[in-house]
Amino acid sequence: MAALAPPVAAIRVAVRRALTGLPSGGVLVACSGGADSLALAAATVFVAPRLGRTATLVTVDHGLQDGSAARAEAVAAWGREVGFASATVVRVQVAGRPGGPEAAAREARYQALTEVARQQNAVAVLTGHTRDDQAETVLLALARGAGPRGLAGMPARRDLGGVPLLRPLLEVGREQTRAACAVLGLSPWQDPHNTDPSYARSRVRADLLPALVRALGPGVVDNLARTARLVAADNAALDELAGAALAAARCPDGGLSVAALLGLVPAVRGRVLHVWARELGALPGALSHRHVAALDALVTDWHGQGPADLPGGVRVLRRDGRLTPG
Ligand SMILES: Nc1ncnc2c1ncn2[C@@H]1O[C@H](COP(=O)(O)OP(=O)(O)OP(=O)(O)O)[C@@H](O)[C@H]1O
Repeated sequence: MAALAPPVAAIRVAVRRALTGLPSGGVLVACSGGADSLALAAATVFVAPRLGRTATLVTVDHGLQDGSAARAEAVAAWGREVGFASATVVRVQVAGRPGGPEAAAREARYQALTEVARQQNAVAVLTGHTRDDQAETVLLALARGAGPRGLAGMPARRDLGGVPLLRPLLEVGREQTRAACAVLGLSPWQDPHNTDPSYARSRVRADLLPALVRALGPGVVDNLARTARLVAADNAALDELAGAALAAARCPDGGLSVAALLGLVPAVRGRVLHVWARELGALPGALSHRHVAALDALVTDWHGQGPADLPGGVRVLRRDGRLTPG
């Protein structure tokens, strides 16, 4: 028997690892038809049945490009041909959603993935984000001055409307997904967005990362992904401390005790205030470092100033030794 090509083997190992330990049930692969998710899909349809699971595929048609419907149909037809228990096309409406076109498409896509996963009772949704996507995410976060939450990049697992979203290829290089597709005779779709220089991510992919590799060596991508993992681990620890600190600072009326907040180190206090602001209804996407700093000033630098205004119409003021919504 011919030896299995290393990239195909590496991707199957990564998928097997991600599926091991999930509760019993089927898994849903989100496949755009690009090399990353095509390689992921090919590995999943091989591995899942061997672990006693069904695998299904979904491809989202954003309707933003000529021929997108035909491309989506071709991806679904391929999925059925290679043995997915079902392969579905979901057409989403991107226009009219808030934010830029990229954010609106992402939001519509994740909503569609959640709905399909729920309908199918899937125990996980799998996406094809790679180590290179992670390195790009870290660089973009660094460049915009993000804190640890941004520098932690994309988690290998997160919640998607009650269903786990898994990224099994986060430690697999993009060159491996390309190579696996070539070995398997698959022709990936090239998303024109990925090379469109009007997107910052495309410029990082085309210019910045290759320049870093030239300047600092081939280990850069791996190193950036490692930074994300290390920061994510520290983040998780800080989040846990902040959870306990928030519980301890709560007053019976839902406010927070200033004395308790003053006893916290700034990194934990900032997180407590961030989580609490979200609980009060401050819009997560718009809640920035500046808003948390304004809340922090009510605690550490208070000289009778008025309320802090948070996005989403939430106001917080200091009264009788407490921060309270008002
Ligand atoms: N139209 C789509 N339909 C289904 N899943 C999608 C779609 N677009 C993206 N995804 C999922 O999200 C992941 C990340 O997509 P994104 O476009 O950000 O990255 P990418 O590196 O271009 O991935 P790919 O090569 O798989 O297209 C994909 O690997 C895939 O799992």
